[in-house]
Formats: sequence, structure tokens, C-alpha cells
Amino acid sequence: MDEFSLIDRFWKPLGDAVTHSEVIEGIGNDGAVVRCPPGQDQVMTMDTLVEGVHFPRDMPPHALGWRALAVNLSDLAAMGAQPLCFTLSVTLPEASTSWLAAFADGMKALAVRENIQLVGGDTTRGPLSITVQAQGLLPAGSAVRRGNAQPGDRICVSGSLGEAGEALNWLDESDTPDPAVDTALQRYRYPEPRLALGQWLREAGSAAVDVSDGLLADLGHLLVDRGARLDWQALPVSDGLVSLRGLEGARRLAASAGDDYELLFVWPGGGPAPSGPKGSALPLTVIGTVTEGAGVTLNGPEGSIQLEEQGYTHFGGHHD
Ligand SMILES: Nc1ncnc2c1ncn2[C@@H]1O[C@H](COP(=O)(O)OP(=O)(O)OP(=O)(O)O)[C@@H](O)[C@H]1O
Ligand SMILES: Cc1ncc(C[n+]2csc(CCOP(=O)(O)O)c2C)c(N)n1
Ligand SMILES: [Mg+2]
Repeated sequence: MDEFSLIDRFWKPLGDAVTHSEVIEGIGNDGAVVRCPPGQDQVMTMDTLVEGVHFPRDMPPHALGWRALAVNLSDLAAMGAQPLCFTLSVTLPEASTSWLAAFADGMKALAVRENIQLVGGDTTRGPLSITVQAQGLLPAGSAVRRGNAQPGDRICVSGSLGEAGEALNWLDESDTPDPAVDTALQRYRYPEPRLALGQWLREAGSAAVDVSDGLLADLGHLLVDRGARLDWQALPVSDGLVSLRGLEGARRLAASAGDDYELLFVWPGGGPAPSGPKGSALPLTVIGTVTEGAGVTLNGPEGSIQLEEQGYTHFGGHHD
């Protein structure tokens, strides 16, 4: 199958699964044409997933299709945007129809649920790698940015952290199925972009990032030139993760493993965690407070905790 039959068979039906009136030209031209409605700002983001770097070899293709879109939707969520459309670049070692069908199905399930239209892309042969470039809309001037935190503001996180990192450790070490890690594997393979929360945060005028590299690393990205005091015992971890790793192990993963795609945000002023969007069951937890100077301290019951692992970086700490 050449790339044109592949586009007709897999990408065009995916593009037809959602339609937006702002999309003037979708798949089929040299470029897509999208009209930004008056009074709206357009948010653009891009994330690449490379085999062996972002996902293990033999990742189930259905999950990979979902995940490639989900990590981009998570960036739209962190900005407070409503999803509109995306482009998709797929580099494949070979054109396996069963692999492609499962990949397209996984991506379609999330695209339809979150109402985001595939408007174009690129299909090439080479080492397996997926890039999605997503666009979203929000009322002009209302984007949720990084920075913007004041001393005394609360630092909050959605959901629970560490399970995706645990799933990766497990995939590294074992290939026999184990029901105890099913929930963790599901979280790694099918991240849930927190779109409703991100859009709700626009109103609060706070700052947000999604947790892709790890809590401590992404907190640095969120605060820019402020610091933070974090409460080790407040880090939200699931019961399932605690039973796999113990409370300390679970908190270590929560502090430094990435891949969870929760939202980490600043809530202005003191007080308890906000309740979140109306009707939402997603828990929000206060994990610390913004401080004046730079640097993050992690306070445990017996004083401050030093963690070697801070989060994921490409190219490590090596400099020429
Ligand atoms: N090759 C590049 N060219 C231009 N800008 C880039 C490039 N790579 C990254 N950036 C920009 O640098 C900033 C930080 O990028 P980063 O990838 O860390 O953000 P992110 O997408 O939120 O994180 P993650 O990829 O872990 O989800 C973003 O504004 C991003 O658009
Ligand atoms: C096989 C495998 N090994 C390690 C990891 C961990 N990992 C890789 S990239 C990244 C940060 C987000 O990437 P980016 O900043 O490029 O968006 C994290 C936490 C993984 N997901 N899969
Ligand atoms: Mg991000």
C-alpha cells in the first residue's frame, strides 16, 4: 500500500469523523485552511512521540493513537483552550493495515469524544514516530499562562500522580500480565486530558502546566521566577499505587515520574483547594504554597526531603 492509499483508507475517515465550521479546507490540499472566529484567540501546540523514548517498543497501536492525541490535548487543556483541529505526522517502518487500523481507531475514539478534527498531516517511512500539532480556541486574552504566581498562592494538582511512571517501570521489568498493574498501565496508555478543568481555570486568572516531565520539573516551568514549599504528605497518590510501591515509593514516583498528564496550577490567595468545574468528580489537592525566592523545598514530617530524581529531560544534564 503506498502512502496515498493509506491516507484514503485511514486518515480521511478520521478527518471526516468530526467537522467544524471554522475548518474551510481539511485533508486533501497542500495545506489546511482554518478561520479563527472574531473575538477568539487560537492556541497552537505540538508534541512528538518517538518509539523507545516516549513509548516502549510494541506499544499497542490503539493506545498509541489515543496517547499521541491526548498529550497534545493536555497542552491545550493547560492553556485553557477548547480543541478545534489537529495535524498528524506519522513515520512508520512499514505499512501494516492491522496496526494502522488500530492506531486510527484509538485516535478517533478521543478525537470524537473531544470534538477535534484532523485537517491534514504527513505520512512517511522511517523509524516509528508520531507528531501531532493541535489547535484550540479561547476567548481573546483569556489564555492560562505559566508564571503569574504570587507568594502565598496555593499550588494545586488534579487527580493523582505516579501511576504512569510505575507502569513504565513495570513494562521495563516484566512481560507477564499482572492485574495489579492494570490501572497503572491504563493511565500510561490512555492519558485523560483535563480539558474541562483547564477551561475553568481561565476564570480564576491563575497559571497552569500539565505534568508531562514530572511534578518537580514541571513545577519549575510553572513558577518561572518564584519558588515553592511543597508538603510531601499532601502529594496525591492512588491506593493502587500505594499497594504496589508503599507510601514512600508512591510519593517518590508522584514527585518525579512524568507521563501522568494531570494539571498543576496556581490558585490565587490562601485557603483550601477550589472545587473545580461544576459537576466534576476530579479531585483537586493543595500540595504547597508559592514562595518569594526561587527554589522548591519538599517538606516531610521529619524536615526537608532531598530527591535525586527531579523529572525527565531529553539530553540529560550533559553539556559540552
Ligand atoms: N523546536 C522548537 N522550536 C520552537 N519552539 C520550541 C521548540 N521546542 C520547544 N519549543 C517551545 O518551548 C516551550 C517549552 O517546550 P516544552 O516541549 O517543554 O513544552 P510542553 O510541550 O508543554 O512540554 P511537554 O513536551 O513535556 O509536554 C514551548 O513553548 C514550546 O513551544
Ligand atoms: C519508553 C519510555 N521511556 C521513558 C519515558 C519517560 N518520558 C519520556 S519523554 C518524557 C517527558 C515528556 O516528553 P516531552 O517533553 O518530549 O513531551 C517522559 C516522562 C517514556 N514515556 N517512555
Ligand atoms: Mg505542556
